[in-house]
Amino acid sequence: MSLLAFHDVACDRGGRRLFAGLSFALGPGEAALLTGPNGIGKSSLVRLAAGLSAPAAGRIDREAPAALAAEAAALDTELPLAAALGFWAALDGGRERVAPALAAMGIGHLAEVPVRFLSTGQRKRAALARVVASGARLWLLDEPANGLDTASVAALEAAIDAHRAGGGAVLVASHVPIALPDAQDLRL
Ligand SMILES: Nc1ncnc2c1ncn2[C@@H]1O[C@H](COP(=O)(O)OP(=O)(O)OP(=O)(O)O)[C@@H](O)[C@H]1O
Repeated sequence: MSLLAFHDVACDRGGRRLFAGLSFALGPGEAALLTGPNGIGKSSLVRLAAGLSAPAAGRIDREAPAALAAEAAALDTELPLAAALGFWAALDGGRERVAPALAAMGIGHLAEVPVRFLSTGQRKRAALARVVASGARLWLLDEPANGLDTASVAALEAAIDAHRAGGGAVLVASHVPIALPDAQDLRL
Protein backbone atom coordinates (compact mmCIF):
# COMPACT_ATOMS: atom_id res chain seq x y z
CA MET A 1 0.00 0.00 0.00
CA SER A 2 1.52 3.31 -1.09
CA LEU A 3 1.13 6.69 0.57
CA LEU A 4 2.20 8.35 -2.68
CA ALA A 5 2.43 6.90 -6.18
CA PHE A 6 3.26 8.55 -9.50
CA HIS A 7 2.20 6.54 -12.54
CA ASP A 8 3.84 7.63 -15.81
CA VAL A 9 3.47 11.30 -14.85
CA ALA A 10 4.28 14.25 -17.11
CA CYS A 11 4.51 17.86 -15.93
CA ASP A 12 4.12 21.01 -18.05
CA ARG A 13 4.91 24.51 -16.80
CA GLY A 14 4.45 27.67 -18.84
CA GLY A 15 3.77 25.64 -21.97
CA ARG A 16 6.99 23.65 -21.60
CA ARG A 17 7.33 19.96 -20.73
CA LEU A 18 9.51 19.64 -17.63
CA PHE A 19 9.48 15.85 -17.31
CA ALA A 20 7.50 12.85 -18.53
CA GLY A 21 7.16 9.15 -17.84
CA LEU A 22 7.92 9.51 -14.14
CA SER A 23 6.82 6.60 -11.95
CA PHE A 24 7.68 5.90 -8.33
CA ALA A 25 5.91 4.90 -5.14
CA LEU A 26 6.45 5.60 -1.45
CA GLY A 27 5.17 3.12 1.09
CA PRO A 28 5.15 3.38 4.90
CA GLY A 29 8.63 4.06 6.25
CA GLU A 30 10.03 5.02 2.86
CA ALA A 31 11.75 8.15 1.57
CA ALA A 32 12.68 9.64 -1.77
CA LEU A 33 15.33 12.29 -2.38
CA LEU A 34 14.63 14.52 -5.36
CA THR A 35 17.63 16.26 -6.89
CA GLY A 36 18.51 18.10 -10.10
CA PRO A 37 19.67 21.49 -11.37
CA ASN A 38 17.83 24.79 -10.84
CA GLY A 39 14.67 25.11 -12.87
CA ILE A 40 14.46 21.43 -13.83
CA GLY A 41 11.10 20.94 -12.09
CA LYS A 42 11.69 19.77 -8.51
CA SER A 43 9.27 22.23 -6.90
CA SER A 44 6.78 21.53 -9.68
CA LEU A 45 6.98 17.82 -8.85
CA VAL A 46 6.43 18.48 -5.14
CA ARG A 47 3.39 20.64 -5.99
CA LEU A 48 2.01 17.82 -8.11
CA ALA A 49 2.56 15.41 -5.21
CA ALA A 50 0.65 17.79 -2.93
CA GLY A 51 -2.25 18.05 -5.36
CA LEU A 52 -1.67 21.79 -5.88
CA SER A 53 -1.43 21.29 -9.63
CA ALA A 54 -2.52 18.59 -12.06
CA PRO A 55 -0.25 16.36 -14.14
CA ALA A 56 -0.22 16.87 -17.91
CA ALA A 57 -0.34 13.09 -18.26
CA GLY A 58 -0.42 10.06 -16.00
CA ARG A 59 -1.94 9.58 -12.56
CA ILE A 60 -0.96 10.45 -8.99
CA ASP A 61 -2.37 8.58 -5.99
CA ARG A 62 -1.83 10.06 -2.56
CA GLU A 63 -3.03 9.43 0.93
CA ALA A 64 -4.82 12.49 2.28
CA PRO A 65 -4.03 14.64 4.07
CA ALA A 66 -0.40 15.25 3.15
CA ALA A 67 1.77 17.86 4.89
CA LEU A 68 3.67 20.27 2.66
CA ALA A 69 6.61 22.48 3.61
CA ALA A 70 7.48 24.77 0.72
CA GLU A 71 8.89 28.27 0.50
CA ALA A 72 6.06 30.08 2.26
CA ALA A 73 5.65 29.12 5.90
CA ALA A 74 1.92 30.04 5.93
CA LEU A 75 2.08 31.11 9.56
CA ASP A 76 0.31 34.18 10.92
CA THR A 77 3.18 36.60 11.46
CA GLU A 78 1.33 38.55 14.17
CA LEU A 79 0.74 35.56 16.43
CA PRO A 80 3.22 34.04 18.87
CA LEU A 81 4.79 30.97 17.28
CA ALA A 82 2.96 28.37 19.37
CA ALA A 83 -0.40 30.03 18.66
CA ALA A 84 0.36 30.30 14.93
CA LEU A 85 1.17 26.59 14.81
CA GLY A 86 -1.81 25.87 17.04
CA PHE A 87 -4.14 27.34 14.43
CA TRP A 88 -3.10 24.66 11.95
CA ALA A 89 -2.81 21.92 14.53
CA ALA A 90 -6.38 22.61 15.67
CA LEU A 91 -7.58 22.19 12.09
CA ASP A 92 -5.62 18.94 11.95
CA GLY A 93 -7.11 17.86 15.28
CA GLY A 94 -3.84 17.76 17.20
CA ARG A 95 -3.10 20.81 19.34
CA GLU A 96 -1.16 18.58 21.74
CA ARG A 97 1.34 17.89 18.95
CA VAL A 98 2.53 21.53 18.82
CA ALA A 99 4.86 21.52 21.85
CA PRO A 100 6.64 18.26 20.89
CA ALA A 101 6.98 19.52 17.31
CA LEU A 102 8.58 22.78 18.48
CA ALA A 103 10.93 20.77 20.67
CA ALA A 104 11.78 18.42 17.80
CA MET A 105 12.89 21.38 15.70
CA GLY A 106 14.73 23.02 18.62
CA ILE A 107 12.49 26.10 18.86
CA GLY A 108 10.51 25.35 22.01
CA HIS A 109 12.06 28.45 23.63
CA LEU A 110 10.48 30.62 20.89
CA ALA A 111 6.89 29.48 21.57
CA GLU A 112 5.75 32.90 22.82
CA VAL A 113 7.70 34.99 20.29
CA PRO A 114 5.63 36.54 17.47
CA VAL A 115 6.41 34.89 14.14
CA ARG A 116 7.41 38.25 12.60
CA PHE A 117 10.40 38.44 14.95
CA LEU A 118 11.82 35.07 13.90
CA SER A 119 14.99 34.84 11.82
CA THR A 120 15.03 33.17 8.40
CA GLY A 121 16.31 29.88 9.81
CA GLN A 122 13.90 30.02 12.75
CA ARG A 123 10.97 30.51 10.34
CA LYS A 124 12.17 27.57 8.32
CA ARG A 125 12.26 25.47 11.47
CA ALA A 126 8.76 26.72 12.33
CA ALA A 127 7.46 25.62 8.93
CA LEU A 128 8.98 22.19 9.55
CA ALA A 129 7.48 22.07 13.04
CA ARG A 130 4.12 22.68 11.37
CA VAL A 131 4.67 19.55 9.27
CA VAL A 132 5.76 17.56 12.33
CA ALA A 133 2.64 18.72 14.20
CA SER A 134 0.31 17.93 11.33
CA GLY A 135 -0.04 14.24 12.09
CA ALA A 136 -0.05 13.53 8.32
CA ARG A 137 1.65 10.28 7.30
CA LEU A 138 2.93 11.77 4.04
CA TRP A 139 5.44 14.63 4.27
CA LEU A 140 6.38 16.65 1.18
CA LEU A 141 9.43 18.83 1.86
CA ASP A 142 10.68 21.30 -0.75
CA GLU A 143 14.24 22.41 0.12
CA PRO A 144 13.69 21.86 3.86
CA ALA A 145 17.36 22.41 4.74
CA ASN A 146 17.63 25.85 3.06
CA GLY A 147 18.67 28.38 5.66
CA LEU A 148 19.18 25.78 8.40
CA ASP A 149 22.37 25.55 10.44
CA THR A 150 24.13 22.20 10.98
CA ALA A 151 22.32 21.42 14.24
CA SER A 152 18.95 22.17 12.64
CA VAL A 153 19.67 19.90 9.68
CA ALA A 154 20.47 17.15 12.20
CA ALA A 155 17.18 17.87 14.02
CA LEU A 156 15.33 17.67 10.69
CA GLU A 157 17.01 14.36 9.87
CA ALA A 158 16.06 13.01 13.29
CA ALA A 159 12.44 14.14 12.86
CA ILE A 160 12.28 12.44 9.45
CA ASP A 161 13.81 9.24 10.88
CA ALA A 162 11.22 9.20 13.68
CA HIS A 163 8.42 9.86 11.21
CA ARG A 164 9.55 6.96 9.01
CA ALA A 165 9.97 4.68 12.01
CA GLY A 166 6.33 5.42 12.85
CA GLY A 167 5.18 4.35 9.38
CA GLY A 168 5.32 7.74 7.66
CA ALA A 169 6.78 8.50 4.25
CA VAL A 170 8.67 11.53 2.99
CA LEU A 171 9.50 13.12 -0.33
CA VAL A 172 12.39 15.59 -0.03
CA ALA A 173 13.65 17.95 -2.74
CA SER A 174 17.05 19.26 -1.69
CA HIS A 175 20.22 20.84 -3.00
CA VAL A 176 21.77 20.59 0.43
CA PRO A 177 23.06 17.15 1.41
CA ILE A 178 20.60 15.54 3.79
CA ALA A 179 20.86 12.07 5.32
CA LEU A 180 17.92 9.93 4.27
CA PRO A 181 18.93 6.32 4.83
CA ASP A 182 17.83 3.94 2.05
CA ALA A 183 16.01 6.72 0.19
CA GLN A 184 15.02 6.30 -3.43
CA ASP A 185 17.08 8.56 -5.66
CA LEU A 186 14.87 10.67 -7.93
CA ARG A 187 17.11 12.67 -10.22
CA LEU A 188 15.46 15.04 -12.69
N1 LIG B 1 3.73 29.28 -12.64
C1 LIG B 1 4.62 29.07 -13.60
N2 LIG B 1 4.39 29.46 -14.88
C2 LIG B 1 5.31 29.23 -15.83
N3 LIG B 1 6.48 28.63 -15.62
C3 LIG B 1 6.75 28.22 -14.38
C4 LIG B 1 5.85 28.42 -13.30
N4 LIG B 1 6.40 27.92 -12.20
C5 LIG B 1 7.60 27.41 -12.55
N5 LIG B 1 7.80 27.60 -13.86
C6 LIG B 1 9.00 27.17 -14.61
O1 LIG B 1 9.09 25.77 -14.51
C7 LIG B 1 10.45 25.38 -14.41
C8 LIG B 1 10.63 24.50 -13.19
O2 LIG B 1 10.48 25.28 -12.02
P1 LIG B 1 10.65 24.60 -10.58
O3 LIG B 1 10.45 25.68 -9.58
O4 LIG B 1 9.80 23.39 -10.50
O5 LIG B 1 12.19 24.15 -10.64
P2 LIG B 1 13.14 23.62 -9.49
O6 LIG B 1 13.83 22.39 -10.04
O7 LIG B 1 12.43 23.46 -8.21
O8 LIG B 1 14.20 24.80 -9.40
P3 LIG B 1 15.11 25.36 -8.19
O9 LIG B 1 16.21 24.34 -7.99
O10 LIG B 1 15.65 26.64 -8.74
O11 LIG B 1 14.25 25.54 -6.99
C9 LIG B 1 11.27 26.65 -14.39
O12 LIG B 1 11.79 26.85 -15.68
C10 LIG B 1 10.28 27.72 -14.04
O13 LIG B 1 10.62 28.95 -14.63
